[in-house]
Amino acid sequence: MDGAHTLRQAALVSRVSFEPLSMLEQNGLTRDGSGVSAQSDSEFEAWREEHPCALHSFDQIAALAANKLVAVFLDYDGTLTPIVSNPDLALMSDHARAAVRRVAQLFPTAIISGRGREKVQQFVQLAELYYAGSHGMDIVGPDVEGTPHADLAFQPAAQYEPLMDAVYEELAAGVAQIAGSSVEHNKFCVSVHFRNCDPDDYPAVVGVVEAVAAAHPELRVTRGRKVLEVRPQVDWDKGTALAHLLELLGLADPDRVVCLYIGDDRTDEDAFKVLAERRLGGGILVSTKPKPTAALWTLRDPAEVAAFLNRLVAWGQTNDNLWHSVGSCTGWAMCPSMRRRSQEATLQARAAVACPAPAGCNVTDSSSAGRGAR
Ligand SMILES: O=P(O)(O)OC[C@H]1O[C@H](O[C@H]2O[C@H](CO)[C@@H](O)[C@H](O)[C@H]2O)[C@H](O)[C@@H](O)[C@@H]1O
Repeated sequence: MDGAHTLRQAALVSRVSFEPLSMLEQNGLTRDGSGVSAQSDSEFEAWREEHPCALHSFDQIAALAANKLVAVFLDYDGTLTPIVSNPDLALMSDHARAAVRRVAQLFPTAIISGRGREKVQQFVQLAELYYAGSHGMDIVGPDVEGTPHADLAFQPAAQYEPLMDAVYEELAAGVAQIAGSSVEHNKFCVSVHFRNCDPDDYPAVVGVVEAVAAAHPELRVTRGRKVLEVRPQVDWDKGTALAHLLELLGLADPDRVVCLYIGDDRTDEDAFKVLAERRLGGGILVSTKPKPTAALWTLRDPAEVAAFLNRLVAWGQTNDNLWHSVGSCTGWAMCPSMRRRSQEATLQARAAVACPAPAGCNVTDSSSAGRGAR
């Protein structure tokens, strides 16, 4: 595919919002799916001056969060699991799962992924989380007493489900002859993977995706890590999904809440921007390479993400002030961590009344469980 043809295609298919590969190359960028060229250590260090390591900056983050409620939003692939060549084998380690479970016991915690929601739930296996699959187009709340919280369920692109089934078939047929390619149905979006293709075949994959997108004006295409993601032309992405959950749960007030969003991909930038615009905490980009980002901080890989989450847990367990803003959160009753905190607060308040002299006082009143203290 020559450059002029690529530009004509881009103009013709103006809703295709990713840069064609040949355009990336014209701009001196690489084919490794990251969209950035090889960088030296010194360039990486210079970039990290602007986007410091979240572990090294932990005290600064803790200072921002003092006397506020912390909310945690996590991407899945590349953030909680390392990138692997077979998407079906991107399994979460027990260590990472334990870290997320501990975080969710203390703070409202959500996963926002490009994956289909049910698939990411199967990978993560934690019922106490909020999940937003299909880049936020399929939202559910945590289980309440064993049942998914129906009030939170939201699918802004529900009417496109039959179209996405058809598009999946068209894309699968289109790339069937391209060795190494694969197509993944993520319910309200379809991923076309080229990680395992010969780089000479990348343009052929792009061509198939462009042709299918051109045939359906209701579609747009975004780009992730060696993947093209075909989705409905709706004004909804990880950023709007994040904003939706923050509003729904009463977590949108920067005076009371610090929100941390950890992600590794271009699509996570929409969420980083929401936090930056609202000055509501900040994004943490997972990357070993310098790249333009709206995130405030960085981590190198999923191992550092797990270390950061464990640090957050250790801090949360010793921080007495966090729960004061719980009463202001309209969605607090739906959130397991909030319910637990309010139960603890009730116990502490009762203990203080029943036993004003704390020495030797060991109140274990389980009768208040579930009542909450607002
Ligand atoms: O939003 P995310 O949770 O990061 O999902 C984005 C895409 O992630 C997956 O693909 C990526 O990870 C795969 C497994 O490590 C890797 O093989 C692939 O090259 C990456 O692009 C997932 O398979 C896609 O469907 C998601 O759209």
